[in-house]
Amino acid sequence: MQDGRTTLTQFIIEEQRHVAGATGDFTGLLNDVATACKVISNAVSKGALIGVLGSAGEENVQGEVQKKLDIISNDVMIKSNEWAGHLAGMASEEMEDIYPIAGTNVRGKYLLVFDPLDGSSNIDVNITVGTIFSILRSPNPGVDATLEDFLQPGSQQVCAGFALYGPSTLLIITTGHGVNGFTLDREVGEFILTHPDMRIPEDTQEFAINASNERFWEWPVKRYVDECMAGKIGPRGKDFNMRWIASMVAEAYRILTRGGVFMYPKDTKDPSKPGRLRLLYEANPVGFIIEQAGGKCTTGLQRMLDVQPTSLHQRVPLIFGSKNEVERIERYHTELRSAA
Ligand SMILES: O=P(O)(O)OC[C@H]1O[C@](O)(COP(=O)(O)O)[C@@H](O)[C@@H]1O
Ligand SMILES: [Mg+2]
Ligand SMILES: [Mg+2]
Repeated sequence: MQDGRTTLTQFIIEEQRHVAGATGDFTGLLNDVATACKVISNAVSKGALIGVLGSAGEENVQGEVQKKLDIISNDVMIKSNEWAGHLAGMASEEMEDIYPIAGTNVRGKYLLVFDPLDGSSNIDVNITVGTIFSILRSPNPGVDATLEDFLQPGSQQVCAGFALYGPSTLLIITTGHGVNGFTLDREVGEFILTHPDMRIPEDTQEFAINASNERFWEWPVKRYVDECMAGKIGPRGKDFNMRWIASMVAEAYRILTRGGVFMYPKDTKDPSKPGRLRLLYEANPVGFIIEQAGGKCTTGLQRMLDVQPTSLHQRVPLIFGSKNEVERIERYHTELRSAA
């Protein structure tokens, strides 16, 4: 910008200059995603003034009650991204099946997968929520995507990001060259680079978990949390602090900013579910960002980005954050497995 600040568009164009064979498609796609996030941010911040709070009275494919803003955000993501010819298909938490690029629109070379509004149980209580997205290459560019095209491990992501609708609206992205954060300047209408090259501290004294599930946890997680709770007089020899916002994007941002660990592990609450959070549009994009910022993301037993997806809405155990703590939790999992 003329005032010396760097906009998201400038940043991406500059990054893409070094990519051999870049056509401008990716820059266009990311611009459309950013535009959608601005529109969603506007709706979230107006809230009750425009009647968008509360439940829509329907359930999504996961059997969860949809909020009005879940549906609005989903529509905004689709409308912003379907027209320009960058995509071969989309998939979303709020849609049972993949969304082909319909009608006469040109099919492009990318796939877009998203959670249009994460943490949406927090909307009505005015706590930070966000939009998570993941961009993959279509194995069949130029034609409508199939379900199989989306079932790529997270290591194949071209880009991942999330927008955060809190006191400020932020956009955090990675294209595999570190993590950069942008803040929406509402007067100018642009995302401005404010958090270049974000790095997660390797150690932490803060963890986040829904402690009401304690009785369902497996032993490695119970051991880890017990040791944190024992503080200075326990085996860790230091006190820990606990947080639970119930909005993963907000927790991911806190961890990017000052370190920490987030856990939604496998538990025995509902044995039919291997975890609470979803692989393709929650765990993978967050995992890519966390790794690019020097942290780690795992199921407990496997690097998240190596998990081979088998279905669109697949759930996984999710543990991410400061490297040394996540490695410790992984160690507790493998120790248990080798003792079995
Ligand atoms: O209600 P719980 O069990 O604490 O779960 C909270 C988790 O569920 C989520 O809200 C799930 O995401 P959605 O709101 O997109 O369904 C996460 O953001 C959050 O970490
Ligand atoms: Mg979510
Ligand atoms: Mg959601």
